[in-house]
Amino acid sequence: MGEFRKPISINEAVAKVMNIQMNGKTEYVSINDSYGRFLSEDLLATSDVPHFDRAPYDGYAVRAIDTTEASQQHPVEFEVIDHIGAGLVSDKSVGPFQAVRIMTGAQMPGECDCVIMLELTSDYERDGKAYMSTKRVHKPGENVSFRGEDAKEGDTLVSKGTRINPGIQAVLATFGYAKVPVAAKPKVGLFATGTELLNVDEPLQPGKIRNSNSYMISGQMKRTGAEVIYFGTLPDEFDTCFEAIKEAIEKVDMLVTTGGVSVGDFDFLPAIYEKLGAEVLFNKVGMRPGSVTTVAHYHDKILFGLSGNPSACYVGFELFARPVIRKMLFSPQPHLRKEKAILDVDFPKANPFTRFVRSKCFITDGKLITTPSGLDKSNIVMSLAGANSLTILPGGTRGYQAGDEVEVLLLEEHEGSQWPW
Ligand SMILES: Nc1nc2c(c(=O)[nH]1)N[C@H]1C(S)=C(S)[C@@H](COP(=O)(O)OP(=O)(O)OC[C@H]3O[C@@H](n4cnc5c(N)ncnc54)[C@H](O)[C@@H]3O)O[C@H]1N2
Ligand code: MOO
Ligand SMILES: [Mg+2]
Repeated sequence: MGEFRKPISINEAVAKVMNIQMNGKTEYVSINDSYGRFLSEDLLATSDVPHFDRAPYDGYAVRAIDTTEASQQHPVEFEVIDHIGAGLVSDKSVGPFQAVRIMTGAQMPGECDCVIMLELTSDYERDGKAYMSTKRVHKPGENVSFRGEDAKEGDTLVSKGTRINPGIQAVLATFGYAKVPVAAKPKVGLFATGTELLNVDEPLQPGKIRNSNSYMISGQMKRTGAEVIYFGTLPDEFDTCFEAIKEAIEKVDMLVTTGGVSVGDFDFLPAIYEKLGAEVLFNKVGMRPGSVTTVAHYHDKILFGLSGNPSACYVGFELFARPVIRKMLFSPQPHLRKEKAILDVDFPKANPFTRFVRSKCFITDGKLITTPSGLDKSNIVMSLAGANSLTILPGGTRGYQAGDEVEVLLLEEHEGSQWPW
């Protein structure tokens, strides 16, 4: 009789992987290269922003008190004593019934407490002097963008572990972060195993297939935020695989392999883990696809033995490798984001194991709807192309009907979840 593997629950499997201590490191990158990276420290405001009171409109800076008597019948006149644009500071002292013509972004003269928009004034010259008048009463503070109204020095602006988006890049620049403290990308090694594997540029041959997992997993690693160190393909030969894997481990934080992990005669990963002396955390999980996913702990590294079947490989990566990578990127929510959705079609297949159906989620009338993105078999590649989510169908039921509320894991969402299990 062949080997029997006892499946553990998904919850337990994820916990075992996440319990392994894997620490992130900080590195500094130029703000230009910070997009898509993860902050390794809370970002603090290095000054008030704006750091001076400024005009939010093109107009005239005056003392609001001087407009008290203004009305439609009795405009109040101001002598215009200076004219400044953004970047300039007036050195004039503004007295009663005097004004500075000021453009958006320019610093408010110290004595002024409001800006009257150009559209609400009349301007003219008399005896070689510039004047303007207003027919309205203006309040102190009207049309002033005050120092610190955007952020106060010392405020926490963005928290550690946040993925840097264009808005955060604007914040970084505003506060002078030319170099940004980000999490170093975890180095994740990758081998695809299988004597049947052809390179992408090779013509098809009898019994052989093109290696698609390497490209898929590389993309998943990059989407997660890792640095991919691709070591190539390996034939199903024990010694070749053992030596290559042993050597590669030293160069990475974790190592992903695809294929050779089940109970077949040429599935050598289990024996390789044994010979290495790695501690196997589990070799069977109560899920479909990806039930054969095997994870081992070796020194301070994690070895992810993902299935060779493309869909199983994909799901195994997202459930187990993704959160470890995100943890090393300081994310407080390292798992895939989980949401509730309405199932669009019947899914009558019964299964003892929880199923992760490659799905397309979309929003209709404000509701999240999910529908399978293709055939639900673990050797299928096509369903992956259209998948933006995995629909979770817990096992032990007689199947699901259209209209049922289910949970989905969103693949393209960077926010993540804390602990979705
Ligand atoms: N007797 C049993 N047989 C199998 C079991 C089982 O429990 N008992 N589990 C099945 C399940 S479930 C899966 S999933 C697969 C897992 O197999 P392996 O992880 O050992 O992967 P391989 O056998 O190497 O390959 C499986 C399949 O995937 C193709 N493959 C492999 N690498 C790639 C690649 N880089 N790109 C594209 N496709 C790849 C390979 O040609 C095979 O068709 O085991 C079942 N069997
Ligand atoms: O690991 Mo397999 O993918 O469960 O079908
Ligand atoms: Mg196999």
